Amino acid sequence: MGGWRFGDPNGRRKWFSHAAPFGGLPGFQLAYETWGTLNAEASNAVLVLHALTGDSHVAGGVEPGHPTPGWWASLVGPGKPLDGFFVVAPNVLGGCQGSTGPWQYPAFPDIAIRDQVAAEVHLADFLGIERWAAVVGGSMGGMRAVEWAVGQPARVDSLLLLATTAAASAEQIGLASAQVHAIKASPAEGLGIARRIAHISYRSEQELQARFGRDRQDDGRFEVESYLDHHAAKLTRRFDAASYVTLTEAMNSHDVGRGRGGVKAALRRVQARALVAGVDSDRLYPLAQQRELAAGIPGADDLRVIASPYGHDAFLIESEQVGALVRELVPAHSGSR
Ligand SMILES: CC(=O)SCCNC(=O)CCNC(=O)[C@H](O)C(C)(C)COP(=O)(O)OP(=O)(O)OC[C@H]1O[C@@H](n2cnc3c(N)ncnc32)[C@H](O)[C@@H]1OP(=O)(O)O
Ligand SMILES: N[C@@H](CCO)C(=O)O
Repeated sequence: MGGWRFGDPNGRRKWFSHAAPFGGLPGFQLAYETWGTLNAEASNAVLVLHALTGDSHVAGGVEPGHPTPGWWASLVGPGKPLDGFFVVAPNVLGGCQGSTGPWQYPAFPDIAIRDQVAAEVHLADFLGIERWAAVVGGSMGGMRAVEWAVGQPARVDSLLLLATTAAASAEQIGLASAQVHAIKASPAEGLGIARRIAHISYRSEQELQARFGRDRQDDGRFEVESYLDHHAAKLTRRFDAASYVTLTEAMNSHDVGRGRGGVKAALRRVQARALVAGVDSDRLYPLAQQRELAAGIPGADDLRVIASPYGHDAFLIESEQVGALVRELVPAHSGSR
């Protein structure tokens, strides 16, 4: 099956199809990419879960003919922290980079993070992976990672949660709902406006001040305004507005404790060894949220703090610090070599 109009830029997507009804859908497909080889015991599989506007393309630039750089290329490839593992990265259900989403069904049902994970459970079954050596995710990917560990505790051996939360906070929901309103008010302009609002929250006040200050460009725009215009235009070229709404609303509904006696009781279900890390300058997913995760997961080490001026986006940018966490979580695997 093919992807959507953004295509398959690297020509390496695979598709898993689930033909039975699923949560208001007649069925679904998930696009995914893999790296490495699953060993005979199926004990070296790592699930990498992308954030809001990410996709299945974790690694790039390591194979000829693949033009798009991967968003976590520092983790996958020879000599990198996940070398020797079988890495699986699906595009999220509801997304627009090959998986079933509102681009395909205009009357797409509301979905929650739990539905997205339920779809990924079907993918794991299809791939013959009973247990993940590790599940790794940041931001929205971290929401799915913690949902995996709570909902499928026997299937997750280790867990890396980055810049994420057990439940969306009032401020996160508030910022996100303003973005959804912008898109609904103006489908043509709204995605760019949403990205501008979101991108401010992804960076730190100090970084924006140091980079742009009050400077203006020759065209009269503030430098920071031009920077946000650039990110708005870039996202509008590569993302679908309806998917953005679907995924944002899924994040807003995220509460790992819902129907499970609250967050603390839910986190106690986790059997995985866990590392939880946040970014010291993250104003969108503040450290208190990761502290709650680290304190509540029985097998979690002390909270790790990524030192960075870049705010929330540091989990995508600070590759050395993130790589060190991954190496600590899953020491080199020799099973597939
Ligand atoms: C390639 C893909 O498709 S990846 C798809 C999946 N992507 C993801 O999962 C992550 C989504 N991406 C992101 O979240 C962000 O882009 C990040 C975190 C990767 C960006 O991080 P950084 O490297 O810090 O980039 P930064 O925010 O500084 O932006 C740099 C861009 O702003 C532009 N820029 C900087 N200042 C200005 C300005 N004053 N006016 C206009 N543009 C500006 C730069 O030219 C650069 O442009 P480019 O990205 O087109 O090359
Ligand atoms: N920059 C990230 C932020 C969300 O965590 C993205 O676009 O997915």
